[in-house]
Amino acid sequence: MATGVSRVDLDGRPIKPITICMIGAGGFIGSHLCEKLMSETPHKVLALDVYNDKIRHLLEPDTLPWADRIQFHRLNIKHDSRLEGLIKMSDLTINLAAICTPADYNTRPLDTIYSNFIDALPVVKYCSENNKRLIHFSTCEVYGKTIGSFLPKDSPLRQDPAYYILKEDDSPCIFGSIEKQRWSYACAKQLIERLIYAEGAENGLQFTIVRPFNWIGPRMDFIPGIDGPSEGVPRVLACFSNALLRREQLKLVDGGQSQRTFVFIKDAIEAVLLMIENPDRANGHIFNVGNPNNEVTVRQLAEMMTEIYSKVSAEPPLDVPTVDVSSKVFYGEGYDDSDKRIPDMTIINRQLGWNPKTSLWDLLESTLTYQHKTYAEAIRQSMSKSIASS
Ligand SMILES: NC(=O)c1ccc[n+]([C@@H]2O[C@H](COP(=O)([O-])OP(=O)(O)OC[C@H]3O[C@@H](n4cnc5c(N)ncnc54)[C@H](O)[C@@H]3O)[C@@H](O)[C@H]2O)c1
Ligand SMILES: O=C(O)[C@H]1O[C@H](OP(=O)(O)OP(=O)(O)OC[C@H]2O[C@@H](n3ccc(=O)[nH]c3=O)[C@H](O)[C@@H]2O)[C@H](O)[C@@H](O)[C@@H]1O
Repeated sequence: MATGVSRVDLDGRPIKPITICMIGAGGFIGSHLCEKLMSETPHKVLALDVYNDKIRHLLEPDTLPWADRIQFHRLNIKHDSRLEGLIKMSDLTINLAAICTPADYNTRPLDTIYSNFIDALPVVKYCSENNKRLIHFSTCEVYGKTIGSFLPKDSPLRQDPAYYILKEDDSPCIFGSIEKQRWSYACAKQLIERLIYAEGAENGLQFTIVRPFNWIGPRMDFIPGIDGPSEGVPRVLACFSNALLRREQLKLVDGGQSQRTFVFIKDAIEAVLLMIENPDRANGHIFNVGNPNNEVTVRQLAEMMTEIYSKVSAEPPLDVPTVDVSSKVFYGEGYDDSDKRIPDMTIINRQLGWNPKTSLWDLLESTLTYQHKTYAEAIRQSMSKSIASS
């Protein structure tokens, strides 16, 4: 812990310890952010969530060096009168709470919209009324589809970055029709972004909006049947990890042609820490946080993960490691997809000097090593139990 050392911000000023109200601290991003704040800074965290499994190693035992700097509050922000008091006690609120797995967007659109818009409203209101700074987690999904995706397949303009690079202050938000309920999440996130922006413009709310571009790493989501529901569908990293651990084929939705850029969670957390500790540079801004150099199609991701997992587990891959599946079968009616997601990095470079470091190969190698160590034995046991009982 660096409490004894004088830490300075990007402008050379000493960083004063602050109290952070972190909502959704028990999730994937929250757990990594809490770890970083405990091990490398003197800041205090009021960690709010309905679950704490992913941060239990930071909460117990109470002899941990940071024990007096992290407090867990088990609460649901939908209905808990403690929320305003906890925001008032803090210098900064970070809101991570959300339903954010695509399998829910078209099957539980009401929960998705309530979670990403309605439930966030009191957080914004309490920050604005009490003059507290807010860092709100939005998503790269607010960009929706690229302009280029509407051009004819053979148009040379598809190669022109102007038609696909996603810029915070320039790119439009392009969603599908209302029946394509996939966009319920993106639309709710867009409206809360607009509300926060308006609170800044009309009432002086000090805010930063983060648009993560596929942050991945250890502790992301769950492995169905092990630490999550057997029928649950997590995000792609956990879906593919689950299949590799069980020696099943990786399912490629609509042929796996969509493209994504993946960034290592540890790189992304560095960017969030810069936002926390440099409010003058971060306030009033919306930041893309991603790695434009790590672009692959989902099919290429599956091939890479198969190769790396074989190395990590010392087991040969299946003869046919992937299988195509339609989005209707995999996600149900109303699914749609973002075709391509490359973040423009101008604003985050200019304001915070941040750049991601980890290649896709390296981040998958370290993540799959973690998945194998954490889950391989539990999966082996659960599979042998189900064979014995059949
Ligand atoms: N991981 C990514 O790459 C990514 C990408 C884009 C956007 N985001 C956004 O970042 C945020 C965090 O994402 P994550 O990947 O850590 O997701 P996550 O699901 O792992 O974490 C969200 C946490 O919020 C908690 N939560 C949800 N509703 C709550 C409520 N009503 N009261 C209290 N706690 C509640 C959940 O229990 C969970 O622990 C989300 O807002 C998400 O939309 C993440
Ligand atoms: O992480 C992000 O930046 C954002 O994007 C994600 O959306 P998406 O990338 O579509 O979600 P994934 O589940 O990670 O899927 C990525 C791609 O893989 C495909 N996929 C997923 C799972 C699977 O088993 N097979 C498969 O081909 C999906 O159809 C999609 O094209 C989620 O919406 C959010 O967590 C977040 O806002």
